[in-house]
Amino acid sequence: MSDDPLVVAPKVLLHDHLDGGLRPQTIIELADEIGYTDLPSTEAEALGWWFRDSADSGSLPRYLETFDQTLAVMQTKEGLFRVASECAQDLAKDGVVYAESRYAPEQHLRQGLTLEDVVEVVNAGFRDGEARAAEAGRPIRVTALLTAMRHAANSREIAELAVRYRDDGVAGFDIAGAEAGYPPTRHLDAFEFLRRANAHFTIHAGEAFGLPSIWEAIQWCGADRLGHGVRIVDDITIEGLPFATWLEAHRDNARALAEVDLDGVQLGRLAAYVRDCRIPLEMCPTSNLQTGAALSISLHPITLLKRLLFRVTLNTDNRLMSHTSASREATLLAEQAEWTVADLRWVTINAMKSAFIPFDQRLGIINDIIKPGYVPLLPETS
Ligand SMILES: O=c1[nH]cnc2c1ncn2[C@@H]1O[C@H](CO)[C@@H](O)[C@H]1O
Ligand SMILES: [Zn+2]
Repeated sequence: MSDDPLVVAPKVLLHDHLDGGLRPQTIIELADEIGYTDLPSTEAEALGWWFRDSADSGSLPRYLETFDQTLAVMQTKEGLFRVASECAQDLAKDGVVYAESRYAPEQHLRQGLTLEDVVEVVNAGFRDGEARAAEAGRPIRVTALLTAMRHAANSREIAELAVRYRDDGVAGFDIAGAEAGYPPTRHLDAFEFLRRANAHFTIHAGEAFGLPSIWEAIQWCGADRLGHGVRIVDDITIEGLPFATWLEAHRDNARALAEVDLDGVQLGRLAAYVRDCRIPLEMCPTSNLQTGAALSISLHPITLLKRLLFRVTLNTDNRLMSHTSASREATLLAEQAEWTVADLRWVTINAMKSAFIPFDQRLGIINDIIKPGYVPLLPETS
């Protein structure tokens, strides 16, 4: 285990894609087993960098093309079980104590599996990974979020699947995929079904597209949380200037967001609503740099939103494509945006409060695992 203190710090992930977090070596071995020969490299380190570099394109649609390679080896029960088990183990090893891992069941049907097969085998993989992590002394709990793809037309069916498995490892629902041109209101039928079933869902919104997408996700669809939501800053002014204009003028000052006087910051009505209602933002800094949704770690809006006490959470999105981990995201913010261990504890508790499992279970993890886990790192909080 690394001795980086942030590996030891308990962490919570609400936004981590199962098909964006494979070990390169596993991709190579699974490809070999099924006879898949289109991998860009059969050497683990080179393959890892290929994902990182290809995803570093500045565009969300191009970032998403790299998933063709991971999905190719996630079409059999063996492949899905192994990937899910390793996901739980890798997160646990990095100090994650609770994770919601998302994937789109409809993308795993190419070799004859049914939607139910996919959900059940991924759940079995998570249980296996949890058991191995506990044996290794790093217990974790992993639940699934079922994603529907926003360009497709089967979101209602996936929403029904999520409700059918809600007492069996599935905590909620999501929509993902290219954002521009596919507003969340295309899937109102799914969201209305979920709300009538008292089920939870998040929506990727405000990543590649701005405020209209966030507004629709909250006010038309009723999302419990926002996937990314980083573009909420488009509804914030600093010293009378739109956020983006102000930031452009301060882009040479890496401390601009850590130091700006909050008295000069004003929220528009949508930003105020998001903050007033404590709507969780599932923020993923490194991923945003790759898709062009943010300039740098030091000038990522997450630091301003944290200082304004939005309900910020810190996530990985795709550990493989972004070459990252929960600890690494935290370390980057500590090194480049002046985040403290107290800030990491705060976003971790925010995330656990915002999880889709029952309230008493969330509270149990906060009180029994997260708070005690920070005592050695922050003795004054004991
Ligand atoms: O940051 C993102 N924005 C939108 N869609 C994404 C992102 N990361 C992954 N996916 C999409 O979600 C699917 C299910 O996990 C992935 O296959 C990918 O297409
Ligand atoms: Zn995502």
